Amino acid sequence: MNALEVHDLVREYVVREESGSRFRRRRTVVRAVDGLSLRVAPGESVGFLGANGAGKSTTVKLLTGILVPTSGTVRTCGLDPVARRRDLARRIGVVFGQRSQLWWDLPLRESFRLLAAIHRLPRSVWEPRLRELDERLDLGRFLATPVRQLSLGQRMRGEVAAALLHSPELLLLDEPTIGLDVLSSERLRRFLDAERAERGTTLLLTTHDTGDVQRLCDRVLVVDRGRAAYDGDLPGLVRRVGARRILVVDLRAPVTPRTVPGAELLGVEEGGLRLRYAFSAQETTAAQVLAQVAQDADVRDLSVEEPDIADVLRTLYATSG
Ligand SMILES: Nc1ncnc2c1ncn2[C@@H]1O[C@H](COP(=O)(O)OP(=O)(O)OP(=O)(O)O)[C@@H](O)[C@H]1O
Repeated sequence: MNALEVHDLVREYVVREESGSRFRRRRTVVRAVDGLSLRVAPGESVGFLGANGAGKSTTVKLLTGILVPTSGTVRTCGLDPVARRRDLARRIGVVFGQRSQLWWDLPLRESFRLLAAIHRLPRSVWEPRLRELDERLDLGRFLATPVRQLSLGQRMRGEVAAALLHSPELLLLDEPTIGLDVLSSERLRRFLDAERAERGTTLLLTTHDTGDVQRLCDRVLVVDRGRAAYDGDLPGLVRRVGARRILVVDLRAPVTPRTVPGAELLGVEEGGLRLRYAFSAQETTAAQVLAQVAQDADVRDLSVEEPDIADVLRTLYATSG
């Protein structure tokens, strides 16, 4: 059984607009999801990408049973999410960055008690689980703080812990690291990665952040105007649009950088100890660029930066018409 299975999904919104005349309102139909099909296997981690208005939030709402499809079928953890919304709630966790599932005026700890009651979790189950989540997400310092007083980073850790208290098999995350600083994002990503590795949790996350995709997703699904525009891995997407990746090479001693075929030297930083080369995956590979650089430099470390997702999506949309 797939964690998610969607066939020919369509969801329309009817929008009524003033048409000028006082008594007439124009009725327009917006097709937010337009024949989308997808499958996510248990344990996969999928980045669900698309520009603003592409249909991501609508799809996630259909997957969780908040919205009813206009046509097509959805199975989430094998269940029809509209008919079996209660059963599904026990098996999935959802984090919508903008909408909190925590009780605003109560200390964070109370939200966990309430959620445990809603999910009918025995104390012997939820207390050790909360201790584990507390250790990993370092919630202890602010468990007694009312949610409204938490910083964004603290609240997001609380939201993720709340979504995972009942150990769901599928976690849906909407922009989990938006607005977080580099350290907080990294900590959250490390946690999600570990959770997935240990429990085999399936992840579907919408994001505009390349770092989220690089660190968390083994697959990306791109939607464009409610349809699937790409399904594969991130390097494949980058190759498809011909975007340039960046190889960052740290050296033990400065050298005069050499010209590397197929790559452009973007900059020399840190007193000559760091070189940045942009290269197109259609022309060369990170290994070939590195091999060239290493001919006359002593390489200490390296990393590859993927291009910005917004740029990649713009190019993909432009080329797919
Ligand atoms: N409640 C609604 N009523 C009418 N139209 C809507 C409604 N919600 C979304 N839409 C429209 O449906 C389309 C898809 O919107 P959706 O919010 O699913 O996109 P999204 O990919 O999640 O965008 P974002 O990245 O901005 O959150 C857009 O054209 C949007 O204007």
